[in-house]
Amino acid sequence: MRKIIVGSRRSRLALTQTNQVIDQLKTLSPETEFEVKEIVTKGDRILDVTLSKVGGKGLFVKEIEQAMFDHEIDLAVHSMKDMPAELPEGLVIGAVPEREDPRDAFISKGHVKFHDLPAGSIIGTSSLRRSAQLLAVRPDIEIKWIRGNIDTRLQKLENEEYDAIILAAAGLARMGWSSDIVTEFLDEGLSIPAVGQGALAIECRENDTELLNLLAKYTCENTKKTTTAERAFLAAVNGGCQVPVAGFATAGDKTISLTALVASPDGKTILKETVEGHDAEQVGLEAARLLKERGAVDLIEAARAESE
Ligand SMILES: NCc1[nH]cc(CCC(=O)O)c1CC(=O)O
Repeated sequence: MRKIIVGSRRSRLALTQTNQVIDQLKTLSPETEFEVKEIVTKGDRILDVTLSKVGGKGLFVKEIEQAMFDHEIDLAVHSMKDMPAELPEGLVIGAVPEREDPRDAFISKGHVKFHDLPAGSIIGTSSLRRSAQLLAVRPDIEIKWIRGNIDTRLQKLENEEYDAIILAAAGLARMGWSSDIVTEFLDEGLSIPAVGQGALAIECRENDTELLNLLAKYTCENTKKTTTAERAFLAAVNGGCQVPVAGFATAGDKTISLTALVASPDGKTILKETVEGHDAEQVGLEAARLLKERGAVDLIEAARAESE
């Protein structure tokens, strides 16, 4: 097996998860050598505006994909939730490893629980999905945009006027931080996670058979099923990170259950459906169909227009 060049963003989280994946691939294929190549993406360079305004879809992914087409790198480890619903021609998700904790984590000054926050408290998030769901139950709180890597955001909670921030539990867990700093994990009733949250996508060239054979052994079938359902839903509603869309699936031996949500950014309208079925793709499409019947497309397009 040739040496595999692995592209990674330069953030601590990206490098940490890339190296964790490389370690696991090495145990599956001890004879294979890996080398990490750092790539600075547009999403990492532009930090002063909200994600939705920078142009959302694939912000963190595009430049890494170009490096793959150019054969500068062979493989990349992405957070599944940063992946656009559809991949460019010629690239595939070669493996989906076992999912980390999919939940959102609530981190507040003084460890005040979400429901105990005083009116007017300021929560930092740059996600329309998170802000819509939190405003739906607490219209008396204030949302303030926050950007930066997770370490930057934790620093901003300390040093700026935020009372709390929301981060993905998975990122914190991969950094080895969660147990001491998280005030509470938000359950599905409060915040349905982003499509793919907590999962990773290992991307490579479609015709790289040698690498694909190695990666095949690394896929977690359960995670693959659940993220397939979530991503089928996301693609069918034409969702992305500029719009308040959420989707989280679980899978048993035979059935997959997906809860999907589309909301207005102010949280005043929340459309939610749970669909169960045997086929991941179908479950995602059915959830999208039900939500579209209830006006999801208009909600999504309105949110998109507002953010552009
Ligand atoms: N929005 C950016 C992003 N993309 C992936 C993660 C880490 C968690 C994951 O793998 O889902 C984060 C940070 C966050 O939302 O707190």
